[in-house]
Amino acid sequence: MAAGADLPVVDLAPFFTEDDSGGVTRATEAVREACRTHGCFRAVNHGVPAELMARALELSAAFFALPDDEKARARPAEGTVAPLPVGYARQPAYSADKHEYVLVFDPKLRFNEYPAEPAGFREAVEECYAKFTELGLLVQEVLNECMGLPPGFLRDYNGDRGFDFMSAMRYFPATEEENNGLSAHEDGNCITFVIQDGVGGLEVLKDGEWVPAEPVDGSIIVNIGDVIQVLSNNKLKSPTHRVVRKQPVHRHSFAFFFNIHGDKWIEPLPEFTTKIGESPRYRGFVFNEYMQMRMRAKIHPPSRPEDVVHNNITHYAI
Ligand SMILES: O=C(O)CCC(=O)C(=O)O
Ligand SMILES: [Fe+2]
Repeated sequence: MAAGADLPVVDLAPFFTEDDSGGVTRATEAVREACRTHGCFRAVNHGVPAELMARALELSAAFFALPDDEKARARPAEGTVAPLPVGYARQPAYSADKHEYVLVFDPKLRFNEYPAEPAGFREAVEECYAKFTELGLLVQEVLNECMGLPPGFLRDYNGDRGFDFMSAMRYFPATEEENNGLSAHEDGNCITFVIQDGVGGLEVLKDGEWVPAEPVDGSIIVNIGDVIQVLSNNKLKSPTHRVVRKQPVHRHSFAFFFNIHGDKWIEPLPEFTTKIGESPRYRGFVFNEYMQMRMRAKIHPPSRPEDVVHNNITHYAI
């Protein structure tokens, strides 16, 4: 790991003030550069109150500290209509991923199943969800500008918030034998936001080195997902990242996935192909097909390493 390396920091404050004087242009340029070089950045002054994020992490820690049978009650009856099972779940013992989580969709959709305890958890989750949605819409506008797309293109193309979801996670302490928390992967969606407690462990691959995304109170790690990578024909990249577990503590984090509707057709946009005389690097696909493929790989992890690579976006690479 490169000594002292950290993720690029982008101050989003200019997007929240009327009095600009070039700040918006500079912040947009900083996002463009970060998404080109790292595929991610640390956002500060992003509009999500630090107090809210700290409270959500603390309350999730209180929930995960409950006995297993109480946690298991935060699980809906069979036959969920949500795109993914909501509520509490734990990665199966055979999985290389070592965490448990509570998954929620947009509270307005009424799919969610919340734990009864601790008091205030549901409210904190719902407040965070609303704030992350606002931030997702803002970062999407910024990416639209970074990508040189017609004004409002991404907003119209990705106007349905029904597939966004958020996961509150607790990673188990590392053992003597191994410390994998979440295996190296790229996010399949559009934009991800991660907040974490003080334990740390999130790492981003940059030029073959794992760069730790150190915990910094109040900041949010913003990741570009595969959809943006494909639309931009690799101009913006979806970074490989992983979570390493520590000893002897649990680690808590939230990830918010600003997604796209499952029926959407995803392919490199003309701005990055025909209009500039470049060949598309991906064939088109329906987003749901990609999500299903990733889900199958998670539930039934491939036994041969050569199959693993085809469960990510390289499956569609030309
Ligand atoms: O827990 C984290 O820090 C990251 C989670 C993540 O990368 C994911 O859920 O895709
Ligand atoms: Fe991820």
